[in-house]
Amino acid sequence: MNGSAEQHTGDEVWAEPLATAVLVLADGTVLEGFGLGATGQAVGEVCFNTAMTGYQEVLTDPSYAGQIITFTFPHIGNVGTNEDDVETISMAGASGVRGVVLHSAITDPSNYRATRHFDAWLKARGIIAISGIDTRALTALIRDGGMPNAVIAHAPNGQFDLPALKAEAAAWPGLEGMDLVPMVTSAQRFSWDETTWTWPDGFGRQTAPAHHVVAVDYGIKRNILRLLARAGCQVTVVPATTSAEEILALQPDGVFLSNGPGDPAATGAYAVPVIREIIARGVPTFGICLGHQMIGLAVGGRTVKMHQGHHGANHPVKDNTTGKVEITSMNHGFAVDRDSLPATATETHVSLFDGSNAGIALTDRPVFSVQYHPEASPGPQDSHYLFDRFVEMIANNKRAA
Ligand SMILES: NC(=O)CC[C@H](N)C(=O)O
Repeated sequence: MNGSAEQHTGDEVWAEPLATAVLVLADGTVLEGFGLGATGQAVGEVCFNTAMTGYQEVLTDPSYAGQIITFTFPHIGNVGTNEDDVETISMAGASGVRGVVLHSAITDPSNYRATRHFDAWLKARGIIAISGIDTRALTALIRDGGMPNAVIAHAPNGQFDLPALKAEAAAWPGLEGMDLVPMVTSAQRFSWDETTWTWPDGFGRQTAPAHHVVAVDYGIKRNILRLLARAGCQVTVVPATTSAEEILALQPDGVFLSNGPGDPAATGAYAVPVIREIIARGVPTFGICLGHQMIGLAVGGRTVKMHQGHHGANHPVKDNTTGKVEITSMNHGFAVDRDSLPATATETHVSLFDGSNAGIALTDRPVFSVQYHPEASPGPQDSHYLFDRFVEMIANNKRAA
């Protein structure tokens, strides 16, 4: 086959495309790629996320503060971005995500809901990204060695001070012991009545709430608030440092403890005494992710840093009370150590990936919590039932009073 194919002598000099971004790991490994989003540099812990969709929700989830996310799915950004899929409370609010690592270049947006190209969206939110990375190899490295600390840097002129970037990545202390909640919690109290999205009407409103729930915001996501409203609650969101007295003065029928970033043990320094008091008063309490971990701490348990954590939308979790396995959305790098739990805490859920704890319920108080983000679980058996269970717990408690 000669045809019109170009003839190569083998002596040509091929121009290397200019690397405009780097990911520098704490061990000195340098991965070169193409810069996207904001320019500059940021330091964080690299975790991999296995979700195939929902990148916009992932990147606006405040639980990811302090982390650089590498997506295992190669095509990220291809459906664009919109105004409806933001999870931070403030629409323009920073989630604290430090960077994004992509395999493929971003294509033009293909979804009818898209209002903005993903690259422009990243830039507007100040998030640094790099593409052209062998994300499969990076994921394998994380599976072998755990989640590394790293610096992500984007410079359009391709100039990087690699020794300085290596030193910065190596010097970063890591997420253990870090309280990042002050970065993402709401500054003031507000109420919430928006419910979940349905076609063709969009988001609804809760106009006839049956119960009043106080949600403590450690980095809460909009869709969790929508699910509380949908289940029949009037929701008052309060900042993370709100005292037990202030919460109780709002006369809640139930208290919700949100997801959030960082080390639960560090945040627990001020949050756990409040949670302990709420639980002791017998107020029905439901926690998700960071909220779950801090309920574990409040009853005397311990939390541990995980090797690679769970980040994605395909995590199997077994409900020990029914034997059913749910495919859940997870995002955590710490876990409750089941062996540290008191006899009054029953392990209700367990991860089928690594056997780590994924849920507890107290036997002597109306309290339960889960390690997963239920709103993304698909199908008719979706996890809205957790919010229905919370509301049922509240109703039972009212009847008993
Ligand atoms: N999703 C969350 O709330 C995360 C909880 C905690 N920051 C962790 O990494 O385990």
